[in-house]
Amino acid sequence: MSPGSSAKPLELLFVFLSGAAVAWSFLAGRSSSRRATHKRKAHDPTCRQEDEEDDVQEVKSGFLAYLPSPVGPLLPLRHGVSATPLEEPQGLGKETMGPLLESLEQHVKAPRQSNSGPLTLGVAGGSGSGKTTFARALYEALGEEHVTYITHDSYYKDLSHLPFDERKKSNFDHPNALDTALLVEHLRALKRGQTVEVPEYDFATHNRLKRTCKAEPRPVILLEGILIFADRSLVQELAIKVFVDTESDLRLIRRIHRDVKERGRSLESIVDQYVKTVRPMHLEFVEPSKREADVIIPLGMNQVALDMFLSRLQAEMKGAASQTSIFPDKPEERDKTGHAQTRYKTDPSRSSGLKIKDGSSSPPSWFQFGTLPSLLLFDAAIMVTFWVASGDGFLFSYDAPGSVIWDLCIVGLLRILLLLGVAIAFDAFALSPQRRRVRRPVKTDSFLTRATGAGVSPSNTAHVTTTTVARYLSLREEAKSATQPSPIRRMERVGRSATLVLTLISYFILMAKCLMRLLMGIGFSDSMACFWGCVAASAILGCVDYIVLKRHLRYVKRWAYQRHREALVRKKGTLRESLLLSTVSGNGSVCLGSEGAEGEGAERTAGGEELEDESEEDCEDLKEAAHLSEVWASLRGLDDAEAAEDATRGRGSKDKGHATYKDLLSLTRDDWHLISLAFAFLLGAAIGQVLIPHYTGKAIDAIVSEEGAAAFQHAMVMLVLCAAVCGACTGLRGGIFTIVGARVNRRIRDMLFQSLIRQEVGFFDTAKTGDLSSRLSSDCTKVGDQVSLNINFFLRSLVQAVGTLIFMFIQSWKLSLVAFVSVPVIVIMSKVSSKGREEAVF
Ligand SMILES: Nc1ncnc2c1ncn2[C@@H]1O[C@H](COP(=O)(O)OP(=O)(O)O)[C@@H](O)[C@H]1O
Ligand SMILES: O=c1ccn([C@@H]2O[C@H](COP(=O)(O)O)[C@@H](O)[C@H]2O)c(=O)[nH]1
Repeated sequence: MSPGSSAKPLELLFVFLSGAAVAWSFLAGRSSSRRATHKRKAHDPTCRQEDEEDDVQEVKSGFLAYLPSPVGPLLPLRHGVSATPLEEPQGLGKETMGPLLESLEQHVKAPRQSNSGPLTLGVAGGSGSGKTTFARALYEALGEEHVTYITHDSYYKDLSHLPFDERKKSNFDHPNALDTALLVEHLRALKRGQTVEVPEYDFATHNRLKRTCKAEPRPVILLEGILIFADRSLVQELAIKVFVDTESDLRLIRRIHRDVKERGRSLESIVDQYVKTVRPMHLEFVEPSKREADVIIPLGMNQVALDMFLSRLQAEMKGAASQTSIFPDKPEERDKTGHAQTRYKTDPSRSSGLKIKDGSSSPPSWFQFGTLPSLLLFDAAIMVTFWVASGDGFLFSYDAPGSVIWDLCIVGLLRILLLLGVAIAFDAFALSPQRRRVRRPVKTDSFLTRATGAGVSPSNTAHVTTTTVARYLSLREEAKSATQPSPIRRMERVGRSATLVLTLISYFILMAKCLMRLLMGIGFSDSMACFWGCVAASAILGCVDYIVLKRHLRYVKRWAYQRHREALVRKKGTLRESLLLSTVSGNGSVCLGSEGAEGEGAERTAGGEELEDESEEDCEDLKEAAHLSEVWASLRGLDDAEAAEDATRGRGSKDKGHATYKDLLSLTRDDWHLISLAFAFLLGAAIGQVLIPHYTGKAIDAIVSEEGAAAFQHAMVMLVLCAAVCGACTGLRGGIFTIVGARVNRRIRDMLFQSLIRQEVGFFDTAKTGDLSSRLSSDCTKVGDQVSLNINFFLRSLVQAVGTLIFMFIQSWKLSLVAFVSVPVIVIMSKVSSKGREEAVF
């Protein structure tokens, strides 16, 4: 077809549209990246550094990962997207925060999405546990003007009909002593944006006061009380549930101090009340309600826990403020006890620095349609350029000298515009805030932070170190309650068979896609209707393929972790391993401080035998095996003493506590047999991938040039064989690398754990438990994944690049040049884009 023929308007339209897409998506990508980055920088100090690094990484990988490969498709009938989705979700899905904060976020987000009202946060714990102190610290730090602070104590029922002597004998620790229904009603009203009249209570007279106190809706509703998790309807109103978990002796001591000083009680009456009602009710109602908690904080107020909450809540409040437009400035009044039913003025004009979300800066919602359509678009863009180049298009149709160069320029430009447009659009999706986090459906992800710093006496710390076993037992109870049969466990059971079934489906889809592409090739020379029909069919198959592969990957992972779990169970845990397993089960850091402090002694406890036996039972109850992960980097950090020792011995002087590539690779030393096997499959898959388009082309040639049925049949048989081999090899390669990743994770975890328990007691006084928690829960996964993923990527890319390059140039050097002509420009553009974004990040 000549340039002047009817295909030209279509080509021009492509050029125009892709140009527009380039400009628009480029801008959208930049603005969304900058917006998301700034938002987190400003409000999430605990994860700031990590996030920033991830941002840059995501920018680079987000953009570069989707640039047209230098070894792009050889023929218009490209073997499609099947390889990409396997890798892509992992890249996009890199968590930028620890699972702890992620879990918090989930709990924050889930109810709020349906409500979009204020954020409700409940702080429960036994009497004297320190919940008021913690809640007030939150209240003050968040800014009084943003929080409606309510205490369950205000809702003690009116007992004025009883004489004082009778009243003081009442059981104030039973749920029936409180008018919880009224509290629920008030919470709902506050969520609707209404002001409520909160009763006031006097602990000295054990009675309700006549006056009430106005509480107005704020972006955060903070509720505190011993029994707030004991009532289902109340629990349902709370988005984040925190339990302050303090040992009973400490609680009693604190209560004595407080009640003597603040509530006018005698020592005798306090002890009497404690024995008769407080203690039994605590055991019956308060302690079991702990299982409702999302977060458990031992010993009360501590800076780590407070910081974590603040960073999360402050970020959340921005959202809440922008949604509800409630911007009070300052509390009008607080009550005397500090159990502050605060009075506020609602004054939108005094908005105290909270920003209203600027709708104009966000990309239109229709644009954020996700990765899958982008993949299809990418595929289509590639096909179109090759179609224009070699099919009905205008390339290589001139006889004039120099026409090839001219054609290459035009088609190259078209290719640049199309592919760049799609690549940048991809980038924009990858960086869109909605896609930045992987939200795992984990219900309970409690963590423990050890009380350190201000407000905690050394005796408290000592106390922790002497109660390891008790702590372990209570953790085990939590683990049990949190790990009742869950969908995850059911999925594990079907995991293996599902993996196989999905693998088979995936092969069929692969073959069907090849067939479609074959038909598309025929369609080029026949009718446009056939062409578009095949495009549509291919798109549908692409979607199914994408979904199947994603699920497939998940099952393979689950299977790998299941094996890991079994391996752990086989270890027949000592106390250490039991604690480790509890960590794995999603119950947090398991008071690492106390474990470390106890060291070897912990294993020699009188109850050791019993614990060992029961730990196996715990193993059975592990909830979420995907939490199995620890960190290499942290090992380096934790082993400072060893590093120093190394240095004095003349070793490790070059290694300044950072993991080198060699260190990281050494983690896979024991897996080389698996990696070699994976490499063999990788070769098989790469050869298959290269041969698929080759035989597809041969089949088309056989039809178009009427070479005969025999040639066509041969090509088809080869095609199907290649697809089957390629599919099988790809699946096996991916599966093996996933298993390698799981093994590496386990290795890192073991190392980290061993490293932790070797630390001196002093280490746990300085190392923040929050940091350790984050190392244990998220960083290790990152390191482990990176090791296995990088080997996988490196080997695959190498084999594919070399193989495809050779094949391409053998087939057609002209079309190969078309594929490459756009690469330098795109690389330059990507550099410019990445640079711009890095500047936005730092
Ligand atoms: N982390 C802590 N370390 C030491 N003492 C604390 C801590 N948290 C609270 N306290 C003290 O314990 C007492 C009871 O605390 P409070 O917060 O009123 O407990 P609750 O509201 O759970 O009954 C107070 O005197 C308080 O100063
Ligand atoms: O009239 C009353 C009402 C309650 N109590 C005791 O108070 C605590 C709850 O308050 P915290 O601030 O959480 O400690 C509860 O254990 C009741 O026993 C009371 O003594 N008299």
